[in-house]
Amino acid sequence: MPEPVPTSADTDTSAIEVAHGTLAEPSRLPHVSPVAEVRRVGATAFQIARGVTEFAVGYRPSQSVAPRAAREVRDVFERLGPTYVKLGQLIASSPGVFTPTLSREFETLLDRVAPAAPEVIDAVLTAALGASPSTVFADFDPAPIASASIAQVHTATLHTGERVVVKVQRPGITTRLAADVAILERVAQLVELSPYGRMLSASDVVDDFATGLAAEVDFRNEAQAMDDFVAGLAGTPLADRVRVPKVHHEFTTREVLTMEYVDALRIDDARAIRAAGHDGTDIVRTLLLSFLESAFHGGTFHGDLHAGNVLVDEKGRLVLIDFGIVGRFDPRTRRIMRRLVGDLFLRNDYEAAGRALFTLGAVRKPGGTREGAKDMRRFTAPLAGKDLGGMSYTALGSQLAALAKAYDLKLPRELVLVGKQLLYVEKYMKLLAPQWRALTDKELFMFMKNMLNEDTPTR
Ligand SMILES: Nc1ncnc2c1ncn2[C@@H]1O[C@H](COP(=O)(O)OP(=O)(O)OP(=O)(O)O)[C@@H](O)[C@H]1O
Repeated sequence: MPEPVPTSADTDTSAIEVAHGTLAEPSRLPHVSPVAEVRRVGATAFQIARGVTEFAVGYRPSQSVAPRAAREVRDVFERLGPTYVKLGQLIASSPGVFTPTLSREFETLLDRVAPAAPEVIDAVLTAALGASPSTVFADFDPAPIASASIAQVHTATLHTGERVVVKVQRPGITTRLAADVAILERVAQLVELSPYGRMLSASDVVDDFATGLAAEVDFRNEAQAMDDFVAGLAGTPLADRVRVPKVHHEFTTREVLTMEYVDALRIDDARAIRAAGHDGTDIVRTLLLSFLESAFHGGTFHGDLHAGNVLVDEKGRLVLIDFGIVGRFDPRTRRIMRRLVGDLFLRNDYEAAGRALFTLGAVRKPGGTREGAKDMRRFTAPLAGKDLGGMSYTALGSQLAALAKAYDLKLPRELVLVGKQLLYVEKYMKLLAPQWRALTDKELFMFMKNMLNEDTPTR
């Protein structure tokens, strides 16, 4: 969450703001009749549905109308506020589903609003922690270091002298999100009237999205995810190379998350990282290994590795923050996933890989096993002999989308999340370790081998 920059969402006085009225001062908003409100919400919903569907069905970026229309759709999302901004970001990070024009435009969606008044934050903290921040903390800075739509982040000092950050939710945010999600469900039904809407499983997307949001607004989930992630890496050589701020559970509730303050550089600040004398390859290798380890062994992995959440501390250790979005694989799925990776990349057994995908419940329209294996081979062929740094995960994403269409694949949310994180890793690899030959990297090779050897296929 970067520095607060006022956006249209701050000043917008749309019917939605009036309806839920939790982010803006109600006294500053004009009165809007319920009928006008319903009409406006309906019209906006229709606009979103039409815009997104049109893009999904095939405006090509070369068509001159596409960039302008994409901008308009993005503006609508930004004006509508936090739920839609989050949804837009989800669209932006779903390679292959939407056109590059729309995805690129949505990448610029801003999730920043002016901070809430200090009295408001004081009241939330007092209600959550049972005493005012001036009592609970030795020192609490009322000026936030970051401010987004769901929460804002403050620094404080505990009575023990430890410096901490305190993430505080905006009051009423849960109600507002719930109301927005109810509208989105209607929009999804509208979108599904078209075959393309059905292909995108609009209702499922909204369901998954709503479940994710609900989990995100209970900070106890985030605290638990941080602990689970750390527990997953414990005992591996990565434990000392990856740092997650320590949670202070005694000052953590549904609305407040208190954790160790970490002073670190963003992973995309290549110049500063180099100037500090850190080894870019080491950092990217650690990120990739810890991601694979946490997803395929530990079971809880970070699901939002954007550059604001991946940092490098003064000792060159990787620091991960913001566990609001995580993925979890149960032990059975982890086993199948490890097998799938081995089938695809080590054994080149595409029929087995197809069966693994089927076991995962991803294939809704299975064809012959032979045909499937051929398609799978076509999918992985471009990877043969390439190093990870030279691969384009974006191209992979588009190919995967084509396969998904042919076999009516419904990739489990967790798998889609894995794909998105690999896109981030690709970005940092190109930035910090462009020369890295990942496939001949000894540590990565040993890691893969150990990971896949552990459960030699029983077939
Ligand atoms: N433990 C920490 N130590 C130092 N700074 C932190 C810490 N946690 C968060 N911050 C700062 O606060 C910002 C926002 O935190 P975080 O990403 O957890 O919030 P968020 O509301 O989930 O934001 P977003 O999802 O938009 O990234 C971070 O980008 C970072 O600058």
